Amino acid sequence: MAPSAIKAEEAAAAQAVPSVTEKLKAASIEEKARQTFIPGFTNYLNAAPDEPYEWEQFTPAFPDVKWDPIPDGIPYEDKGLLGDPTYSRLLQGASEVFDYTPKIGTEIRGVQLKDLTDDQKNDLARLLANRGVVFFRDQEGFDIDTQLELGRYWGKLHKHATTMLPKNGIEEVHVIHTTKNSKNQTALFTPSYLWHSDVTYELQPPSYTSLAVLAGPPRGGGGDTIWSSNYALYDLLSPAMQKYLESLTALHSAEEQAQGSRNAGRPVRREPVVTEHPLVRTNPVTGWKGVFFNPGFVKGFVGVPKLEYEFIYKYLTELITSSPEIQARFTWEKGSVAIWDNRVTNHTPSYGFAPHRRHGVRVAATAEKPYLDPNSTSQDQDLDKLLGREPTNKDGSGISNYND
Ligand SMILES: O=C(O)CCC(=O)C(=O)O
Ligand SMILES: [Fe+2]
Repeated sequence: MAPSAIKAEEAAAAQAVPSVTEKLKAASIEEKARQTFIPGFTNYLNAAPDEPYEWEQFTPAFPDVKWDPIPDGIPYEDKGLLGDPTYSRLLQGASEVFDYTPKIGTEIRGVQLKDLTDDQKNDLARLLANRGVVFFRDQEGFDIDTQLELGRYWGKLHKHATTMLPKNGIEEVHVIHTTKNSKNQTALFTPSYLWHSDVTYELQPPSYTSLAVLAGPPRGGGGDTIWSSNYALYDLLSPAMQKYLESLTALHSAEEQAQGSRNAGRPVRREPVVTEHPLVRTNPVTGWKGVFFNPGFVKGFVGVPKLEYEFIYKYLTELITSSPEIQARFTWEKGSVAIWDNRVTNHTPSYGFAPHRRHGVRVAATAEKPYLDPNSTSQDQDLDKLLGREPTNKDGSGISNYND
């Protein structure tokens, strides 16, 4: 074939098969979203409007029911104390295990949560207490019964007084659900305000808490969840500040959340409570101190003047929300499950994924009443020993040259 004929043939072929870049350039925004869509993840763009939604039974309901106050002294034995220090039973079948950062977050591949033995659940609890949050992918058959059973193994399941329940009436399930019709959350709250630990106003706030996302935005469409470590938060503070915060008691209030429900015309199933908890608490499994603070529910420190409280509130909030080294960020895929120890972490969704549907179900196990053991250690103290490091220098000079 003459060279000119080859060129013509190449040109024709190139025209017949547009490159991926050309295809994306030509595509509408919706088409682009479809092309990057995660197979199997149901969202607004790939579900026909009149098609029945596969998770309809888990969409929100607000039954007007009344529950008694949660009694004090619910028995709790932390299963993490039965866990193997090397998590050997949990990890024996794993294909891959990796940390997100030295301080928080571990992902386990190749383990199916639905098949865990009690020994493996104990190891997982221990790992959660240590790493704050653990991520699983490609879960098969992790249905709501399995999720409830796993939570129940760790502790009495929590029932949320105000947020959404699923239509199928399972009261121990907390629903997260946002659609194209949902109010713009970022317009309602400044993003840092959405950082929280769950229901810390309870007398015995939850420890091990799982979230499975049923439907979500396409890849690149937003909606990641971010966790921040309260152990690492404690270790960011100077020794004098640590001592001071250890002397304080925080007020955690459900009042604002309840008022939000009333304002929206929704029922409040249990009367809101305000509870005092130590501002620094010990985790019974690791023995580490963490700052038990979250911007969502903490409303004051006992005996501390308002202005002083507000400065500390702002300082802790800034550390939680804007210290990348104490955070782990998770991008959801179909079959992803995240489980966290709610005693030692804060978390926040990231918004901006409209118009996609984002839908998940959470199950939380009630834990012990928060306490501070003054002899407990910190994560850094243990890591220093383990890694043979010099203790972190906190001489307070405040001088840094790392500005470039
Ligand atoms: O939507 C998210 O990413 C987090 C939701 C949440 O705060 C929770 O499930 O406790
Ligand atoms: Fe939450």
